[in-house]
Amino acid sequence: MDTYCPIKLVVRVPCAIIEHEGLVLAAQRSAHLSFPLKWEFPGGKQEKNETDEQTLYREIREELDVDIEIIRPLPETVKDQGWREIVLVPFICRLKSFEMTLSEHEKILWLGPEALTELDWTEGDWDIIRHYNEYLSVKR
Ligand SMILES: Nc1nc2c([nH]c(=O)n2[C@@H]2O[C@H](COP(=O)(O)OP(=O)(O)OP(=O)(O)O)[C@@H](O)[C@H]2O)c(=O)[nH]1
Repeated sequence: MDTYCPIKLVVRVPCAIIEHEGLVLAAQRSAHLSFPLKWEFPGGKQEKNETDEQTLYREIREELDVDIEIIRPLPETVKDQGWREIVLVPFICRLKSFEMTLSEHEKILWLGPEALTELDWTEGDWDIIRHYNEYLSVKR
């Protein structure tokens, strides 16, 4: 039975499409978190008084121990999870340094944009991948 939820939590989640030499970083969620072993773009939930950019820089430092530079935003996508709405806020980014240490993810992969669709992504990410491919096709 569906539960009627009069006030829905809206959670803003900036995330990074990190490009490096034509490849894109995909990160696999830990087996111990929600949506275990699904693939995602690294990032996380916005904290109070943070801008999207501040959240992204903080989350990427926490998750990958690396600094990034934001190149440009892509359209936001909304995923209804019943009791909350996840607003994914994607940014195309590049690395400012190259050594990474994973603290939350199971593993990462660097993939060509055409190979992204081969992974088992969290649901909201399919729109991001579509928008990213549209961006690339206009850029080429
Ligand atoms: N970072 C990130 N999160 C995503 C993506 N797609 C997507 O649905 N999400 C969801 O957005 C939320 C991000 O929160 P988080 O990174 O702090 O992860 P978490 O496991 O602590 O969150 P949760 O336990 O509340 O689900 C998660 O529920 C995650 O599943 C994505 O591409 N990147």
